[in-house]
Amino acid sequence: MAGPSIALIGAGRMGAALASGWLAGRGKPDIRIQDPKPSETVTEWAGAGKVSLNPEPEPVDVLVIAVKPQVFPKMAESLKPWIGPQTLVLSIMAGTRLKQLTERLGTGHVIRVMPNTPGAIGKGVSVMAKSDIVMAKQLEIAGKLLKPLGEVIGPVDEKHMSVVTGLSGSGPAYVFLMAEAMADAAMAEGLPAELAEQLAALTIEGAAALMVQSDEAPSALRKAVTSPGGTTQAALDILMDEGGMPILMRKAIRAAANRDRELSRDTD
Ligand SMILES: NC(=O)C1=CN([C@@H]2O[C@H](COP(=O)(O)OP(=O)(O)OC[C@H]3O[C@@H](n4cnc5c(N)ncnc54)[C@H](O)[C@@H]3O)[C@@H](O)[C@H]2O)C=CC1
Ligand SMILES: O=C(O)[C@@H]1CCC=N1
Repeated sequence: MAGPSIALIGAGRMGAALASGWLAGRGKPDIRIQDPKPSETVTEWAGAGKVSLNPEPEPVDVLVIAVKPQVFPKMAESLKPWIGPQTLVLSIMAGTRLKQLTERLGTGHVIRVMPNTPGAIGKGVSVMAKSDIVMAKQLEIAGKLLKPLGEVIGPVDEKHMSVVTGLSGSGPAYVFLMAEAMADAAMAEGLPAELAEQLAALTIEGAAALMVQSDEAPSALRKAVTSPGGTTQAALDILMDEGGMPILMRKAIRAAANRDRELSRDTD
């Protein structure tokens, strides 16, 4: 059976990650991409006949919106020709609520998704929230489209989506910052740059893999590294001090969630 026809609006970092997952699957998916500034990869896909680029809009089975949230209100009206009575709309935009999607697009068949960039290598996590009238079959279609990016979670209550965005949506950036900071600190202590960067990245990769595979909580794994009176304890005394990492992370995730809420207000 042929897969759903999909229109992808915006094929930047996240949109292209989704499309590459669909292209890697079996069959010949019907993917139409609308993007005024397509990347080289997207242009190559179009040249090879894998996707159609900037075709005339017509109602599709699934419309995936992956433009920046600030762009959406200005272009929402122009998306209506892609939407028929049965079209499922999947939005990955931060800070754009189900109600806003419904009102601006004139359909209640909307699912809001928060993916993250490790999805580009199938190691991401996508969290879904849906409007009331979305049917089980449509949720299943959304799940299948998100699966190439990694884990799919939900539907969760939409009220959680701002914090989800601050945690798993933005979260990879916090981990990359940690890698940068660890390597920079080691360089400042005299380690050669290449070795410092390699060790920081491999340490984060190994710790993440151990955490995922282990039955133990992250706090237990942390304690297993920490010999009383040893080197780790000396470092954690700094990181967990008043104003240290736990409180900084609390402030950071709150700021990200609040920004998501602010973006929602801007879309009203
Ligand atoms: N980058 C990330 O880590 C994540 C991003 N998101 C969401 O994904 C969305 C896209 O983000 P990125 O891919 O990072 O941005 P991006 O800037 O890489 O991609 C946006 C794409 O939209 C295209 N575009 C601009 N105006 C357009 C229009 N009128 N019609 C069609 N396409 C248009 C641009 O040419 C660009 O290719 C945002 O809403 C963001 O909140 C969600 C989760 C994670
Ligand atoms: O920074 C942003 O607004 C988007 C949403 C989550 C990750 N990137």
